[in-house]
Amino acid sequence: MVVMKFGGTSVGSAAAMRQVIANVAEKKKSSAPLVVLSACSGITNKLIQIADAAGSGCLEEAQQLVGEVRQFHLDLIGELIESEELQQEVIAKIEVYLTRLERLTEGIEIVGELTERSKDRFCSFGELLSTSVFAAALNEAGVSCKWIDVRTVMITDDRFGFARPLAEICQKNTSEIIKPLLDAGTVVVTQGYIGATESGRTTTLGRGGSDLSAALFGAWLHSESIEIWTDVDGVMTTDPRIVPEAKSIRVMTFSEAAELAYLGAKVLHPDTIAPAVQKNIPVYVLNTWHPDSKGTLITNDPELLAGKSHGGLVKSIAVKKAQAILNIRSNRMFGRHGFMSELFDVFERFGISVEMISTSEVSVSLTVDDAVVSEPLIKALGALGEVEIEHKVATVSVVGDNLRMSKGVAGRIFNSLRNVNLRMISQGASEINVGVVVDESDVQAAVASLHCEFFAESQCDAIFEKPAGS
Ligand SMILES: Nc1ncnc2c1ncn2[C@@H]1O[C@H](COP(=O)(O)OP(=O)(O)O)[C@@H](O)[C@H]1O
Ligand SMILES: N[C@@H](CC(=O)OP(=O)(O)O)C(=O)O
Repeated sequence: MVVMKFGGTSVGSAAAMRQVIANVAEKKKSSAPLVVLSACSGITNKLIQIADAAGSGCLEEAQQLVGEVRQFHLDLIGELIESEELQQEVIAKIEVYLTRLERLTEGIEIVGELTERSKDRFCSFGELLSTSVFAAALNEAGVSCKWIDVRTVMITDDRFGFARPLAEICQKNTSEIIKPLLDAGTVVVTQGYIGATESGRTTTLGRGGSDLSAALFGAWLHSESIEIWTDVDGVMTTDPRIVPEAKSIRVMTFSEAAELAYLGAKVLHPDTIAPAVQKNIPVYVLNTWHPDSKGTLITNDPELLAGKSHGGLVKSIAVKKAQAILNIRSNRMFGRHGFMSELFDVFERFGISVEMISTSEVSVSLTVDDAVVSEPLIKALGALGEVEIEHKVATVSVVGDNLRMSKGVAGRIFNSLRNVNLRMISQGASEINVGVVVDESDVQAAVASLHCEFFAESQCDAIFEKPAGS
């Protein structure tokens, strides 16, 4: 059995949903898959806008946005479902969710306070709506399926906005609720990204979390593979939106994929890999629009990784925008122990994760998400030394398992970046990445130069594939 996850871009229009239906129907010829869907592209952002507008008292704006969410899904139903009866049935189903969304919007406006818990409730409607429409369309297309509210299976802790599953309960629920249906040949359609606490409060796994849902289900079902279907030909040598000549990577290791995801490659959620590694399940990243192209296989199987298909010094270049550099300078650091622990204590207290770090005798530079830089944080760091902030920077990281054994890579990286102003340099402890920090305005130039250096036609044609249709 296989888990197929389709992202927001794969269910963002009637045409995309039709393509997904075709891909699921094809898969069903061999065995019934578990289909995990995200919200339609742009809807989660809109739900967050609705929540923010309601929380800040702008009820009219919030209601107008709810109207847009309603219209979007009604249009989808109109385009996808022909039978009048089925149309009415699915409209009635989504109206239940839309009415709850309206009530929630009004309630939040009245109390004038938006908590993480209510934000998760807002966000959950995206996946509930997309899967309701999709399941009806799939049934109409003759692929009989069962829609499941994932909140009856994915039971999580109560860290709203970043919930994690209670594995034993989820494993049991998956075996009792989902597995028998799949074994009987019924396609199961459910939501990624969302879950519920034991007491039934809706939670989310964090933005982009549908990949993680799919990987967890893959592990709980001991599936043959986990398929992440998206809008590009697998994991590529860099984000094709930055370098259109980027090539598809055929095979990569779990550690390379995890590192790339953590360092910003949006194509995979950073936590996707762990459940797959635990159960040694191969992960495929595939293009919804080109189901016959190979995409990327992520595995640790030495046979599949052997030979030139896994060669190449650098595997991919990841970019993380919207970062900030914090420079903390203090003479107290000189020859004194305990400074670093005091410094990290501040980040611990604020619940902020530090991305890159480089130190000297008297200063520490580190990067964090620009969005988490706040007055109280700067004040707390200010107690340790003089603080300087550089906003709107990006980390650019070169990743590949073979970097570990290679000489001269740093020279090639810095030579190709000689015309770019480097704000920071760092090598990951895993030794499979080297990262630099640049101004956001220099990202294009930096990534294009690095891509040219490491993926010029002649050196990588045998290892990487041009995306289908190019
Ligand atoms: N190394 C990379 N390989 C492939 N895509 C990447 C990479 N880095 C960033 N991306 C971006 O990730 C996007 C897919 O992620 P996302 O938009 O979250 O898709 P989905 O809606 O399927 O979840 C691609 O369109 C691409 O622009
Ligand atoms: N809809 C959620 C979850 C998700 O994983 O979406 P996507 O697969 O489109 O990245 C989000 O936008 O964060």
